[in-house]
Parts: sequence; C-alpha cells; structure tokens
Amino acid sequence: MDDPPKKISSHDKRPSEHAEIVLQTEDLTKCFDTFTAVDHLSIEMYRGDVYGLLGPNGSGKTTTIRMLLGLIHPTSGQVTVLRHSINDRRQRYQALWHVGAIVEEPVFYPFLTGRENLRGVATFACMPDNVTTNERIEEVLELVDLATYARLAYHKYSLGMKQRLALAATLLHYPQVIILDEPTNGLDPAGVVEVRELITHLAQQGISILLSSHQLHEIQQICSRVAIIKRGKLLVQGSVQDLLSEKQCITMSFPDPATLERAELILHTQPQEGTLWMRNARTIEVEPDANWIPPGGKVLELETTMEQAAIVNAFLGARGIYAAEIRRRNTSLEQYFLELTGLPPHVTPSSSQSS
Ligand SMILES: Nc1ncnc2c1ncn2[C@@H]1O[C@H](COP(=O)(O)OP(=O)(O)OP(=O)(O)O)[C@@H](O)[C@H]1O
Repeated sequence: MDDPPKKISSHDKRPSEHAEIVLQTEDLTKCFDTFTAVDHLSIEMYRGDVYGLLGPNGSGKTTTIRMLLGLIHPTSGQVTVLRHSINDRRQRYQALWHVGAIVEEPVFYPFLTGRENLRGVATFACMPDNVTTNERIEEVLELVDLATYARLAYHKYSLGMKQRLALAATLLHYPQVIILDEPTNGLDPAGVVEVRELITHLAQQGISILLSSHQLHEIQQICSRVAIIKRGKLLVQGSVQDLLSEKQCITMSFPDPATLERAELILHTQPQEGTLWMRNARTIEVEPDANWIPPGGKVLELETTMEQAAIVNAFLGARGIYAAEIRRRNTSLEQYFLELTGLPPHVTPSSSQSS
C-alpha cells in the first residue's frame, strides 16, 4: 500500500488560506489500456503561483498537462479552472478561455517579424483585426520585453527571444493560467535566465504559471510551490520553502579521519532513548564550496536542526571527541527529489517503471 501524499504546512511563500484556487485536479486518472499513467492525482494551484510539476521521466507529467488542457480525456476525475470544469462540455470553453499554453515547440513564420507573427496568431485565434487587437499585440511585446525587436524577422531571434515570443502569443487573450511543458528545454544559459525572469515577472502580475521541468535547480529558483509525482501518483505537494526546511541537516568536520570514524561509531551505537535520532549520522564527501576541507575530505552529516547541533556536540564531547567545525547544510530541491523518488530527474521511462 502506498503512503498517502504528504501535506506540507504553510509559511510565507505559500498563499494565505484565503488565496484563490485557480486550477485544481481531483482524483485525476488516465489509463492507457491496462496501464495507469496518472493515478488519482489531486493538486491545486493558487493565483500568482509558479507551480512546478516534477517527476522522473515517464511519471505522467505530460499526460497530466494534456488533460489540464483538454487535449485528452481523463479516464476519471476532474480538472477545474476558475471553478469551470474542463470535463463538462458546457463549461469547457469558459475554463480553457482562461488558459494559455506552450506544450510543443511553437511554430512561427521565419521570415515574418515578431509583430507580424503575433498578428497571425491573433487572426488564427479569431481575434478581431482592430485597434484593440493591435494595442494588445504591442502590450504583450512590451510584457515579454521584445518591443525593441518587434520588427526583426523571427529567424534572427535568439532561442530565448523565440521562447519569449511564444509566451507573448499565449498571453494575447489575457489568460489567467499559463501552462508550460519544459519551457527552458534546449535554451542556452542566457535564454534560461530570460525565460526565468519573464515567468517571475508574469507571476508578479497575478498570472499563475504551471510548468514541468527536469531542471530542478531552475525550479528551485522560480517556483513557489511544487508537486512531485512518480508513476502517476502524487508523492508530495507544497511550497518549495516548506519542503526544503523539512529536511534540515548539519555537517560536522573533525581534525582527522580517525576521529571522524570514532565519532560515527559512537553516534551509531551509543545514543539512548531521547537521542536515538543521532543514529542517522553518515559520512559524506565534503561539499566542494566548503570554506574549509578537513583532512580526508569527509564530514559527518546528521539530519537535524542547527539548534540540536549543540546536543550532538556535547554528546561527543562527553566521550572525548571534539568537532573542528559544525555547519548547517541546506538541502537542494534536487537532493530532496532524489531522496523522495529514489530516482534522478532524468532516467529512461523503462528504468523508471521497473524501479
Ligand atoms: N498515448 C499513450 N499510449 C500509451 N501509453 C502512453 C501514452 N502516452 C503516454 N504513455 C505512457 O504514460 C507514461 C507517462 O508518460 P508521460 O509522457 O506523461 O510522462 P512524463 O512524466 O511527461 O515523461 P517525460 O519526463 O519523459 O516527458 C509513460 O510510461 C508513457 O509511456
């Protein structure tokens, strides 16, 4: 029996309890024949969230996104956007009207300018060819910081500019929710920064953004909340800040490798009731950015808070072992993900399913 998904308590980065839910799935499930790609997934996204949908390869992210956009029908469960159900034929149009998305590589005409391409998109979207539409095109060009390049042919755009033009196209009809599948995929570092800054800027305007990505370092920098899924099931959902503060660690360095070995042995064998948590101590390689590398290049890591570091220190001191340095170690989203899923963000679908 699988563990139920963890609920994470809220701190400052999580929307208040009065925050408006803009997108919600309830028990969303998709089966392909006998294979369940998405399994009773219940997530919610608040106004202004930059929400990361994370999971190893083949965990069901794209299938979920396709259901959120009404591109495929769920086997069961619900998707609601601003209280309109995508599953209800009468409400689907209203629900999807609030959504903009980039799910596949956007296609633009290479020899038309950025502005002309947006005019083309507006025409295809049946937006009237009038002053309001032209004003909106100028507005979105400003919003994605492409106004200066509006007269440049698309094929001369950098990868980051192309992605920003794609975002401009999704913004034309004033969506309140934007869904992006791997928005920084294939971008060079400068393009990644451009898109990251734009996403943050859009969220500040009250637009909620759901994105899937394998770039957990990126996700950690831009997302306010994340959901981590594996084999279609939700493992955890919460604010990045809360998830990471749940996993506080300290590292202890010792004057020489033999002292470290003795300290580890003591921590594994001697703690009694009340201090048994110290038994989680393990030797790890020192982080490369540490300001001091102890002899042997290894440190002891304990999953505990800096407040409890004094207890470990005193415990070892009473047994004649003195640490040379104690540091707080921040867990990255990548480490958290790895511990939770047992998989790195990039694994082949077959290995993911067999694990
Ligand atoms: N049309 C389909 N028919 C059968 N199986 C499918 C279909 N679409 C997806 N799947 C399977 O569902 C599972 C989830 O696929 P999905 O593409 O949603 O995963 P993902 O998390 O987006 O993966 P990735 O990170 O590699 O893009 C995979 O095992 C995939 O092979």
